[in-house]
Amino acid sequence: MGNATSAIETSGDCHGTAARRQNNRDVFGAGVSAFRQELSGDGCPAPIPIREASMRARPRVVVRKRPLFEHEAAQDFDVLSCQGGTDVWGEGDAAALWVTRAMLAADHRTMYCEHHGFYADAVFGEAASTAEVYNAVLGGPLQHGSTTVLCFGQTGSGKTFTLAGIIDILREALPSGGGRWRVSALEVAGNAVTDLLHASARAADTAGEGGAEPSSSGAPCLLVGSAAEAIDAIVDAARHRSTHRTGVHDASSRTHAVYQLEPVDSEGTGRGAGGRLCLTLVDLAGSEWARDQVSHERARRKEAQEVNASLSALKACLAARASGVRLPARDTALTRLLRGPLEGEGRMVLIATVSPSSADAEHALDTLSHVGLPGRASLMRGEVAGSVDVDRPLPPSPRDWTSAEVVRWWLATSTAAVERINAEVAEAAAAGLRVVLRGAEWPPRTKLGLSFEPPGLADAPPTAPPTLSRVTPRTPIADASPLIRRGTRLVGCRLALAQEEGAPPEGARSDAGESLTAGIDHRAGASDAPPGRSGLLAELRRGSLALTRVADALDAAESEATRAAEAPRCLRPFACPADYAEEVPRKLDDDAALLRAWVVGGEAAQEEERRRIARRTEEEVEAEAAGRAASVAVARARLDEARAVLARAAAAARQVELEITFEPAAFGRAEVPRVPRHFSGASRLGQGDGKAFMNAFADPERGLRSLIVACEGDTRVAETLFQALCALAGTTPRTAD
Ligand SMILES: Nc1ncnc2c1ncn2[C@@H]1O[C@H](COP(=O)(O)OP(=O)(O)OP(=O)(O)O)[C@@H](O)[C@H]1O
Repeated sequence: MGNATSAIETSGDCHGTAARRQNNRDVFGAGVSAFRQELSGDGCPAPIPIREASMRARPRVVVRKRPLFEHEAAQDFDVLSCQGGTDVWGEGDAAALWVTRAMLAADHRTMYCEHHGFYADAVFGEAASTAEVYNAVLGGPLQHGSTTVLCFGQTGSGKTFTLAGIIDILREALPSGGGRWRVSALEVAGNAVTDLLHASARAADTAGEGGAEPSSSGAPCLLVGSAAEAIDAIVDAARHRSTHRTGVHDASSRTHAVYQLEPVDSEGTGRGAGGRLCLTLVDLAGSEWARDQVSHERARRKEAQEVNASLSALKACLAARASGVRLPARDTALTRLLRGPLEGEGRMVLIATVSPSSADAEHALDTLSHVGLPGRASLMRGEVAGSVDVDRPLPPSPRDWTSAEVVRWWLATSTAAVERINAEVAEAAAAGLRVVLRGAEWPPRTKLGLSFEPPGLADAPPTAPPTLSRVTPRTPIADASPLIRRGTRLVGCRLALAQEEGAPPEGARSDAGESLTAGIDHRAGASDAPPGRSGLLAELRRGSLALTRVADALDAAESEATRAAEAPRCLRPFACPADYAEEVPRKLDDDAALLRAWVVGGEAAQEEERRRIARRTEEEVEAEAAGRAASVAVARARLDEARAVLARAAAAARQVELEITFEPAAFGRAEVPRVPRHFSGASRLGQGDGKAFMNAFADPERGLRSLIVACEGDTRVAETLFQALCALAGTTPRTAD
């Protein structure tokens, strides 16, 4: 009933996969044709299971492949290949439907086809008519008892088309002789069940003739005079089913429909009290994937979740029936309605409808893996001729990149960065790398920011010089040379206390001791007795302490000198909140005293009081001025003292120099970071495209930090990638903290 004319809307990983398949449809199409030839030849690619008589009671599985629509054929290709026959109820060989997945290898260049075979009782190709499906499924057994036909599959794959065709054929096929029929039509949406018959105009008419009463299953039903009337009632009822436009289909059935019809005798009892004739036809709502729902509003998404939940419950029941465990039939309204057939009552046929489009291959795999007969063959085939054109220019905005393009950019940019870094490392390796850190220039409250590999973890003997495991970015030492990075080795350390006017800095001397001036150098020939790892680290720790101590002392002295220089200004009246707080209550007291004097002694008394207040204020002002002069003298003395302290601290800081020598080691060479799993296709979440890449790494705030993690802590490579990505994205990169 639906009309699948809307273009397929894709997003995220599916966009990349579908586009790649479309771009290379000739190559992949040839892969599918070659496989079909193999199927039609003598050598079967995989053994087909045999259906045995003992399995007679199990539900039969029929697969129907719909034709590729014209709009699909313009860009996609057919990935379904049928093998075997259409005998639904017989024994012997099963049939198979093969789904070909057009794939791209991890090198993002090599294309190959993966063929997955699913077994069924019968497989109908795109050329098969609904009449053929009907004959195979219902032609004979309809006469013999209760049969349930369930149509299952992706939205837009042909469930309603198949069931509507079957219902049409039944109009002719059912016995036309006079005899009453009981018919019911229910719509199931989530856990809500609606009677479609009584919602239809026809139902109102026929209710008068036949009357409405519950069927044997308890569902409201109609009694009608003939099979043709029963079919008409179902056709009318089906028109009242809810349909909506989905991402893949213009008139998708968003609910399940359960139609039931059975002949009854003159008392209205089902003729099959013993060998009951009853036909239940179920048109399930199409299963949707997230990509089919991208354009749905909230209500539609909720509806899709309910559909998927009830389908999962149905699949669980089918699986339970197959394995003989207890049915979870009470979970949803749908499974409660179908409890009888699910528990093994009568015959059951599952018609799985599948779309042949290359864009729907994964959907077909999903449908078939839920309904197929046990056993499945997966054939991994070799490469198909041709490979993805990696020399094609990348789209200008990373947002438009496919996952393969993300990988191309990542590999090219990080390889270039790594080659540049390693060239610099090689150049510096011979010369050694010496950094001098001066106390006078060292920022206060700053640590060295160097972490070392624990002994034994580094690829070197424990006695070897310590190896850097991490360098905190944006520290003076990280800024001193880009070559100081993970893997670099510490080979020398010397804390020099330059003697200024013969007076060593007090703090440094008391902490570090005289031996500091000797320094340590681990390089061969540079020291008589190599101090080893612990000696070097101890020396570095003492040097770091001396640096931070003098830098902090200098900073404190500078702050104190600044405060001291500003102190006299604080003595101005009312500048200080305490003064102000005192002034206001005093003024209130004075006003009260004036008023009291006027009440008690009249205007003369008040004038006398005013003069007293004025006198008192003058005395206070004089006292205050004297006090302020004294404070200024104190402040000046404090300022002189602070300046002296500052001069001493600055002299001390100038005397401290920490000289560190590094050796860029071979194993510290930069390496091309692995492409994050989400883009290489190795992630369970699927493949990410340019949009996901930008969200993860181009954010000015968090991007660099995420890249450092992705580059396994290699800050320099991460920074290069970050800057290049931000330039492409037109954002301003911010540095990591
Ligand atoms: N075997 C087929 N031959 C020709 N056309 C088909 C076939 N199967 C399906 N179609 C067409 O495909 C479109 C979608 O089919 P249909 O409405 O039956 O899908 P559906 O699986 O019921 O989808 P939904 O679950 O969304 O309701 C319709 O236009 C239908 O005519």
